Amino acid sequence: SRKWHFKWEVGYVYWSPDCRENIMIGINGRFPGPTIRAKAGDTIKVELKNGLPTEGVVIHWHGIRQFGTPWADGTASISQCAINPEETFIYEFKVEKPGTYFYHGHYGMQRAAGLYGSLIVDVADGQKEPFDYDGELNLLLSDWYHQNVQAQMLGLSSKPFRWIGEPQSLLINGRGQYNCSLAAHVIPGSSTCRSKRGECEPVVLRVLPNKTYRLRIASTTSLSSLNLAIGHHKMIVVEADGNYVEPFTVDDMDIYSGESYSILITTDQVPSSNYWLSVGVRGRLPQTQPALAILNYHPNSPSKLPASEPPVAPTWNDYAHSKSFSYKIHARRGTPKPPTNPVRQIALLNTQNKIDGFIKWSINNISLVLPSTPYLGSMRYRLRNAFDDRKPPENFARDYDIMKPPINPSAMQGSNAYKLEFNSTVDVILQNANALSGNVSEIHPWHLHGHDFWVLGYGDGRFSKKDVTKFNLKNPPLRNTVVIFPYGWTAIRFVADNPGVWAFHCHIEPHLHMGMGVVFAEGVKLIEKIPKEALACGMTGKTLMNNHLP
Ligand SMILES: O=C1O[C@H]([C@@H](O)CO)C(O)=C1O
Repeated sequence: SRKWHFKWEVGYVYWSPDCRENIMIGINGRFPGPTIRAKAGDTIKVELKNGLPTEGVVIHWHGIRQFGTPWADGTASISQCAINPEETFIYEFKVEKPGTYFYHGHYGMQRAAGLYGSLIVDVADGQKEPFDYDGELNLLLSDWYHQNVQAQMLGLSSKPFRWIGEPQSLLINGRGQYNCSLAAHVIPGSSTCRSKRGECEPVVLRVLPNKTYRLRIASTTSLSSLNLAIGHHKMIVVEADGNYVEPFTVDDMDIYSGESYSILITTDQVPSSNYWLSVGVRGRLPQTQPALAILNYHPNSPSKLPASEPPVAPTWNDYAHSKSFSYKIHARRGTPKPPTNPVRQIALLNTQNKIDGFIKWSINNISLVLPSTPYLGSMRYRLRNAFDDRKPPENFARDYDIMKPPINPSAMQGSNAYKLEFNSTVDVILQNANALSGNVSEIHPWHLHGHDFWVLGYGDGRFSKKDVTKFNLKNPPLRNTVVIFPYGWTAIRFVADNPGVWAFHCHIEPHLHMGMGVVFAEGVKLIEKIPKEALACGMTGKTLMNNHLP
């Protein structure tokens, strides 16, 4: 195994991701950030300099377990203090498992400002992937707003509430085309849809006929749930969130923010043609054009327009279609099976509430606000009053009607954390419900830091004790992100075997900003060394100044 050493500087850049110039957060002057490519067992060291003049920054390595390095998880106020302007923080961690991952900002809404990139882990030397392919293509999907994230955050925390609305563009590898006909774009000579440095050039996927390609696809959208299809090509799903799945074939796939997949395609169609790859919006009434890329069969020119129209995403609210995709995902044979004896079941009710007139998302009536001292430090060094240390609720009211807007729409803001017994098996039931307005329940993709979990099952309506008997214990997929469908529940199981403090939250950026998350802590006593640079703020900062931390 080897050690990779990167020097990155985060900073604002002028960029035209969808042919409209904006300011974005880039790394080393570019958007999206550099792709990290390593092998399982390698160590990644990123010296991260904060070149944002007046705000802090952190980077989360999404899907990487951080076993033994919980301080490197890159969550502001949870695993570390935000890095101050002009300061450098060193992330160093192992990538244990091959798979398709990404990294992104995890402070405020910096992810939505463009702070993200791909992280791909190949099998270790001498190992083989359990499927064959001739070539590989990588697609990092995201969405883009023309309004800057400061304005977005202010609107979300204003009274009256100002919702961010739908994104202006969808991006593939950081490229989209706002109000541009792609045809105009592809045809040489058209200038309205071009940027100075080709920043919004459509993505061209160059392939040879009659080969098999692995497409790695990850979504780091701020809001949108996506559907991806390639004209005339079937897709075989083989990996989800860095775990192999039992291969299954589909014509199109859904992908939610925080998820990653690998699919295999065979370039067995008429070779004189090119084909569209299309990414459209699901789960919310779309007001955003689909993003397009060209599957370019050699030796055709990439400007040769495909003979058939781009595939159209299923109707946004065809949830039966989305469910049928999710329900097809099973662990590949040989995947570890879940332990059968959970010691604890935590039911988490997802509601939208008004708190003092501000619209928030709450989990069991608590809307998460992060403390000024990172939990990792305050818990490890047992500092008092660093956060609300009352036990958060394990359940919600028996008579809560998930089909109706909250009757008593009141909730509280809190920083409470769930303390999990080290090495214990925990079940979490995520329960969806009606939002503040009638007949609305949205999809929420939940992402767990520090662990993979088994997805034991989904159901419509309110979870009942009897549903436990329907759990899939035979081949549940291991993942780090899973959705709850409107008015439905999703059950997951994981082993709390990673000493640290870990966020579990809705991966929709504005929803997390509105409080939609919880904090889990386990084995904190076992954490050996936390770099002081991770804790030089809040109460751990004061204690450090007095030389009182061991
Ligand atoms: O959090 C959200 O707020 C709005 C709406 O519920 C209130 O305006 C919306 O669509 C969300 O997803």
